[in-house]
Amino acid sequence: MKPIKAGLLGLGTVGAGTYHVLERNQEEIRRRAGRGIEVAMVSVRNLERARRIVGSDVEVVADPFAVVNNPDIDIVVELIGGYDLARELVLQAIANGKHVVTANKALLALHGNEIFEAAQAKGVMVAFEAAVAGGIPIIKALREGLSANRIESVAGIINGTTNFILSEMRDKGLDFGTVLKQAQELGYAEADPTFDIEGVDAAHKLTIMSAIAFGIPMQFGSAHIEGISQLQAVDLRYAEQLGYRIKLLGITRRTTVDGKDGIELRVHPTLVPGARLIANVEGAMNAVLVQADAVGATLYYGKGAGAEPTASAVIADLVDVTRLATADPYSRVPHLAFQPTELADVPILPMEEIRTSYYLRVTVQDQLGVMADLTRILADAGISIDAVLQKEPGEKARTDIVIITHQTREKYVNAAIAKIESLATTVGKVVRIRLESLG
Ligand SMILES: NC(=O)C1=CN([C@@H]2O[C@H](COP(=O)(O)OP(=O)(O)OC[C@H]3O[C@@H](n4cnc5c(N)ncnc54)[C@H](O)[C@@H]3O)[C@@H](O)[C@H]2O)C=CC1
Ligand SMILES: N[C@@H](CC=O)C(=O)O
Ligand code: NA
Repeated sequence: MKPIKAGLLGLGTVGAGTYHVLERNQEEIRRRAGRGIEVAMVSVRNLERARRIVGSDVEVVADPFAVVNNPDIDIVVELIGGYDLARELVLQAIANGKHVVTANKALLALHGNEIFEAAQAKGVMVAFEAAVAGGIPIIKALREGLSANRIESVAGIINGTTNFILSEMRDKGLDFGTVLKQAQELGYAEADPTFDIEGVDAAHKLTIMSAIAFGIPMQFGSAHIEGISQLQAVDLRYAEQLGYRIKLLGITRRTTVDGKDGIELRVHPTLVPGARLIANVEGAMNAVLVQADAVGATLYYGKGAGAEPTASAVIADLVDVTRLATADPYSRVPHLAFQPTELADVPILPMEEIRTSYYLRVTVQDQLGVMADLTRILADAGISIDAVLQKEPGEKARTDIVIITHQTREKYVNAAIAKIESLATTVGKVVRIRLESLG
């Protein structure tokens, strides 16, 4: 059988990695896919650099629409990133009857509902394993491997850049800027690294996983997003002293508030007990913990960023599309795991309604009765205390009191924090970091 023809949009970190792995493992891949996968055309900004990578056998063009509109191309592989141009290209490819493989989580989190609807109508596939947790086959696990289960929650480290930054800062004492630069040089960071640092990239990925896990449309706009830019080194140290590690987690979970079903969708720095496997996931590695009713807990660990780990997922999708291209669309695995007509209308909960535990750091003037005031405010709000760490007074007789609470609702903590901040003995703002035992 003749090889299937792929057109690559973009030949940067992931594009070049995809090309190299396809070349290196072409025979193995052909044996799995049932026919060869040939890169017939690439579109890039820097033509010279691209020609050095792909040689003279592959047509290199500057205009990505030349790939998308080329009748000889069977599969368009979108690896340029961003929202607008990528959306136009992918919709045009679909309109032209081409299958699409993309690593672009930003595109899918924002425009996935529209793109999947268009693909369904046209009978083509849009595959996106590389978009979530890079090389870890988490989309396949959630969508196919766990399809017998009612999934309860999905939580994990899904941004390699921020995990790399937190690990290197803690282990090597390096400053934020230096480690970010390294993450960029290693090809982990997004073109705009604020997407990584501010938690947006993790929220894109979480939105996709949430849709697949619970059978709901993608709702990126309802995600609660906090990144690591406000994290202070002192909290990383106090967390360690209390037996925890701070990780940027994405968490999505079914929950019931006041008798009504809802879904949590949140990304924020989180204390995790130091003994948990997730607490020990370091560098650019990702890990996703899925809780499901039949199988129980399963954990997926691996490289979430970088050229070849991401290429591994892109090519797995190419193989899937090659195998399934001729199957009738209704017999294929649905894009979002559930049949498009079966998506549920369960609301994403406002952040005030979520239940979790909290790390609170209060800087106080070291006076008699300060601790009593704090415990009274928490008790009045119905918040019970799990652990307290009080440091020796330092400069200007100020000291830090760190409190770990048991589970409570975010809105009760917000109210308690407001009262603590209004005490005359409280210095500055209360630092609040959420805590998940992930047990
Ligand atoms: N780098 C990584 O570890 C991972 C990246 N991704 C996603 O993969 C996609 C690509 O990421 P990278 O390879 O890291 O980016 P990159 O910046 O290294 O490469 C982007 C490529 O797209 C081309 N390009 C950009 N705008 C273009 C335009 N207007 N016309 C033609 N070509 C254009 C550039 O020339 C370059 O070849 C993004 O959606 C990213 O979020 C997903 C998982 C991991
Ligand atoms: N910038 C992302 C790349 C992979 O998705 C990350 O750091 O995880
Ligand atoms: Na993946």
